[in-house]
Amino acid sequence: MQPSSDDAFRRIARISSHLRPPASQMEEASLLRRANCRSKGGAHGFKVAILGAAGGIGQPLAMLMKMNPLVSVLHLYDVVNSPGVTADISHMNTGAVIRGFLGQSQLENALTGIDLVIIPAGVPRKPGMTRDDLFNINAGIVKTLCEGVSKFCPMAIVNLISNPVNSTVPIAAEVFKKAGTYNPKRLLGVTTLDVVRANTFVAEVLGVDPRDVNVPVIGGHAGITILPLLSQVNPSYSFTQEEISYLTDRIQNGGTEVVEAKAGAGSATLSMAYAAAKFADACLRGLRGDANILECSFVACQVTELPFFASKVRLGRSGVEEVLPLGPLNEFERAGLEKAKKELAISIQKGVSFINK
Ligand SMILES: NC(=O)c1ccc[n+]([C@@H]2O[C@H](COP(=O)([O-])OP(=O)(O)OC[C@H]3O[C@@H](n4cnc5c(N)ncnc54)[C@H](O)[C@@H]3O)[C@@H](O)[C@H]2O)c1
Ligand SMILES: O=C(O)C[C@H](O)C(=O)O
Repeated sequence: MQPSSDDAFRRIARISSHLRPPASQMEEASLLRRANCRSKGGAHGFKVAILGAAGGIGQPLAMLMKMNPLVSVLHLYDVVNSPGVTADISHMNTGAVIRGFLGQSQLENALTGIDLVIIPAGVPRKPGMTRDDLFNINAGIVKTLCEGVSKFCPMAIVNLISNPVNSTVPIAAEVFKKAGTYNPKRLLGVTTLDVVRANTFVAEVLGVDPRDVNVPVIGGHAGITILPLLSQVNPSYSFTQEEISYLTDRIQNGGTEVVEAKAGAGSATLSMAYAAAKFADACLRGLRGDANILECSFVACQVTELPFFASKVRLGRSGVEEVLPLGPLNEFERAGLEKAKKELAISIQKGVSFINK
């Protein structure tokens, strides 16, 4: 005789009653709350906060920072959706302890005790827009968040990603000056994606591994202000005029290439998260005291007559320890530099005036 489905059900019920813990034990298990767990976390390593952590960049960046062994505590702050992102990332079995924060009222807790603040908060471009078209919305967001930094973690290193970087970095500097917490060594505009793209595109042209190429990219982070120095590629290669104009144009318009391909669904997020994680890791290694950490970044400096410029910087325990000079430029690069400086001067002034209006 075939066993009935009732028989099968009874058999399963019998087995599961053996497996089920006694009622008293179940009550004990439900009494164990996460707050009572023995792990306290954060004993070694750095405390990092991401502001805008639920966004297109914020989410993959949070994942990459959770994988970074130098990070002991990771705070994920946003004005929407941060609890879900936090719950998700918190299940990764890597060392960093994750805490989520939602909305302005939790900004203080998100920032208190933090060593490195990464800011990708703000709106991205749609096709047809310039980065400067984001100014009206993003300037206010960056101002508010930087006011929080100056109140709750004034000694933290700040990595600013929100566009237009050529204006948001000057905005942040003015906010910190007003609060009396400004230290130019601790404010870094993130231009790593330009270097990442330059390395990729140059390697493609040369037919070599992109990991073996390092292209300095100076100036700023918008169109003609992005100035790849192909004459200083390491290791040294020579390029035809045709290759130089193709590469310069592709590197300067890499962001627009992605914005157009995404067709209204935002701008670079995954390559940007990769670049931001790479840059943040360099900052953390600098904070740890590692020697010879060199990255390009948009910082306050005197390498040109402008108050801010992207150049190669040496990172260390205090943030930017040295801004390296631009080095020898060829005629093509000198012409590009002059054009870049004109546009940069306007963008920098726009940021400064936003705070001092
Ligand atoms: N520096 C660079 O190389 C680079 C590269 C790519 C994108 N970006 C810029 O990064 C920014 C973010 O891009 P995205 O694609 O992640 O955008 P997104 O819209 O996907 O995410 C932005 C996030 O910021 C949050 N946010 C908005 N206001 C906030 C506030 N006051 N406090 C905290 N969070 C807030 C939003 O809720 C959202 O989750 C844009 O301005 C974009 O142009 C810069
Ligand atoms: O292009 C954009 O608007 C986003 C970012 O600045 C980029 O370079 O990808």
